[in-house]
Amino acid sequence: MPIKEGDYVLIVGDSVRSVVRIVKGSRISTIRGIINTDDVIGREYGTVIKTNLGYNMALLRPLITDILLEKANRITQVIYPKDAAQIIINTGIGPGSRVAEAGVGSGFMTAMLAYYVKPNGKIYGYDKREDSISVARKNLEMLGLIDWVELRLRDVTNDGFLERDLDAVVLDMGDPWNAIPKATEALRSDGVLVVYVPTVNQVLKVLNAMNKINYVDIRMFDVMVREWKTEPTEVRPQTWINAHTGYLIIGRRTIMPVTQPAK
Ligand SMILES: C[S@@+](CC[C@H](N)C(=O)[O-])C[C@H]1O[C@@H](n2cnc3c(N)ncnc32)[C@H](O)[C@@H]1O
Repeated sequence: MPIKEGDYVLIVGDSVRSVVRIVKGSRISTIRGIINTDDVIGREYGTVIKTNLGYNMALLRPLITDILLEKANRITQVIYPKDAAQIIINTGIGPGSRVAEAGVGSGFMTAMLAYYVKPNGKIYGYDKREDSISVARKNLEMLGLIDWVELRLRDVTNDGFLERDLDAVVLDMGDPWNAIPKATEALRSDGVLVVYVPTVNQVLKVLNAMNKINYVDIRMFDVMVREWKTEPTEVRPQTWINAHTGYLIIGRRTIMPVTQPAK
């Protein structure tokens, strides 16, 4: 499909990697020169064009994470793709899944969840702050994912979730342990609970809350991704890495306690 006005394009070449939205009659400035958008419109993704300084740039279809990281607004800490990938794979969600999330924050996790449950699933995104709901809505609209999300202004700790029989609930909020009883009511009988917290102090409170209710198969981990330089003459780890984001605690709900005989 040829590139048209309003499309997002990922421009890649010689130290340039950037997402731009194509506006007719304008110029894209890079550190390797300028590209006229009129030379981009009508080209196929995958085309390589030259800047005015003679550098070759590839025109690519951006991934959802490219647009999120470069173009979405943030008013909170967000869940990054490395952690979102583990959440998605470990909840087993896919097209058709129904998932609740609190808090929505800037809508980063919401967007990644919505991308994987479409075309027939739904994400129910809760936040108690109106400004979070509003920023998340704009980000989801920009990404074309709003049709798969219901945003709800609601305090889940006090007022709970409106849905029942959900495949998964994701909690990323300051005190998620207090919301676990309400999240459990919203899950299907063997649904998956995911809690994301930045400190071990919080992990202990989450584990304590999960152990009080009927959760089994509880796992906890953090995710380290070590990016490497891939220059043909220099293949080695990048100098700077993000050493810590948060911990993931994942467990499965059961309908009754799984007690074992005393040892
Ligand atoms: C760190 S942000 C979530 C970021 C989000 N996961 C993302 O990737 O963009 C935490 C959010 O939780 C919301 N929050 C905290 N307590 C809440 C509660 N009891 N009910 C609903 N939302 C809550 C806050 O308002 C805040 O927007």
